[in-house]
Amino acid sequence: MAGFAELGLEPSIVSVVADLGYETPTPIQESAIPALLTGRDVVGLAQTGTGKTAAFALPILQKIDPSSRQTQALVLAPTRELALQVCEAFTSYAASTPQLQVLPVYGGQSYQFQISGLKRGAHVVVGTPGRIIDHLERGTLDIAHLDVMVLDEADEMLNMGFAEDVERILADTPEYKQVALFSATMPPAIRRLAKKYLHDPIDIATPQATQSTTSVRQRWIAVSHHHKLDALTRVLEVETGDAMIVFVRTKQATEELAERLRSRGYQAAALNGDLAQQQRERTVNALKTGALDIIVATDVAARGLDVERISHVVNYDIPHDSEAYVHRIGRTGRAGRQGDAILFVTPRERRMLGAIEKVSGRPIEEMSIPTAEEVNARRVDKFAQEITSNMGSPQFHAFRKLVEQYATENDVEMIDIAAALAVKSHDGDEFFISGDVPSPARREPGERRERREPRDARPRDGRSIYRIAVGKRHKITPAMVVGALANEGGLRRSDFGKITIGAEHTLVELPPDLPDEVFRALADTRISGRRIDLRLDRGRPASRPQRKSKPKRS
Ligand SMILES: Nc1ncnc2c1ncn2[C@@H]1O[C@H](COP(=O)(O)OP(=O)(O)OP(=O)(O)O)[C@@H](O)[C@H]1O
Ligand SMILES: [Mg+2]
Repeated sequence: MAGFAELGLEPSIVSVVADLGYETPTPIQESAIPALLTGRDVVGLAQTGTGKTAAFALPILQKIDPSSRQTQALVLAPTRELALQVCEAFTSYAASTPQLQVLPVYGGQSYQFQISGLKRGAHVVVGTPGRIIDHLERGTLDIAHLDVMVLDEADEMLNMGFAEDVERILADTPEYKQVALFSATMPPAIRRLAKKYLHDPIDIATPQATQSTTSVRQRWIAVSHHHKLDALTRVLEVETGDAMIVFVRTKQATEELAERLRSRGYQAAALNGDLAQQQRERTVNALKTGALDIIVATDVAARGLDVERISHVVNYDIPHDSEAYVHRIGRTGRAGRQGDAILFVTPRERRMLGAIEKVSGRPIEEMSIPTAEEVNARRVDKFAQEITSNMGSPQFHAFRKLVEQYATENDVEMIDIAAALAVKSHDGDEFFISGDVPSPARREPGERRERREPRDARPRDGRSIYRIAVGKRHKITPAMVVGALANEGGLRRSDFGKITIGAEHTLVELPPDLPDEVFRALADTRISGRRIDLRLDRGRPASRPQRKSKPKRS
């Protein structure tokens, strides 16, 4: 296998990566580094956690002229956390060239700080599309002399509706620059973008590139919507690992679930796009340092995030599409380490499992919700470990004397004292649990029909009409609307009234009494990869029907 030096990298860079502990280049690095060094445009596809960042960062760093103050490289990333992380990676790879300036530019951070950084001269700018555009419009960022532009997680930027923003940024760059796109997944839309903006690109796809990573053990659990929390707490009790990321569908669900986990004694916090940026960064840092063990996140954390401690990914809510699944579980099992992914599947999501398995490219084993017996056995193990580890405590001998004294004075056996202390150390909580979480019954053929009848009987009048916008130039069909919404909100086909597809938006008749939870889930729907804008057009409002029309720019 070739070393980094054989790829054409300079000795100073080779020694930096050696210091970071990189022994051999990963397959994507082996192919993309020489291609980028020769100036070619690149579409790079490789599994999650296989070092795509260094694959573009190292050749870029080598080509930068630190004596010029121009911005020579621009990297776009879909989320703020990722922009920051990629920026940190660049900085660590640039250790041998301290005069080289790398600047993160993303929303939620003060403009002043960014502007003074840009004024001083940033050779590499790493940012999210929204904030980069703001700086272009204010005239505080000049990319007219750019040599290279990278779109990290290119497909996600299109999914998030950033296509126009990306094109707007590209329009400000010189014609003869190098462009590279990287991701672990490349749906067809990205091919079109590549065709339009890349000159004769080299397509690099490492073997099994778009599949889920080989180093993650994948399992799924059949669980009813009702029992997800119980199932999760049992999983938390029996799995051994370090840190965990739990993916849920909505921002509100991140808060609710994190709170529930905290009340059960776990160090858990929510991560979603509505939180203040400082809070978001604190949360990711706390996970890195071990101050937190569980992050409950929306898909804002699905892409790119590289936290070594994450040993488990739980898909508490099934992802929107198979690509999201591949990226979510890729938060563990990185850089050759092993990881575990567990997917919760409710009965009506069963058919999505097959689709996910197909794209993921690997079998997902079924596991059952841990039984009371399994949980109790783990508790007994942990109890034994606690005893052993506390025997090494510096206070052990002092307490031992006290216990001895108590035993003589009160004439009780040591074992009774030990048991009494164990009760105290568990706060008097019930140590053993009983009963099992019921697994959902698989739907019997006739059952669905019967349950449907009362709903079907409801009069059709009094429905509400919802307006859906999926972005112009995006063709949708009634079947796509029903498919996506039925899936997302758990609606039945019979819930849908008339569907009128228009040029600007689509009107859908739905029951007037959509519960809050269903509405929120619907509002998070994607139709063929694009987030929709859902709002009430006419009729009795479901609660909180208004929603911002565009995903928040970062
Ligand atoms: N050649 C190498 N040897 C060892 N470790 C490496 C090497 N290259 C990168 N790494 C480490 O591997 C981890 C994952 O790298 P990176 O975040 O670039 O993956 P990625 O391919 O971009 O994944 P994702 O698709 O999830 O964004 C990082 O912690 C990085 O430091
Ligand atoms: Mg990455």
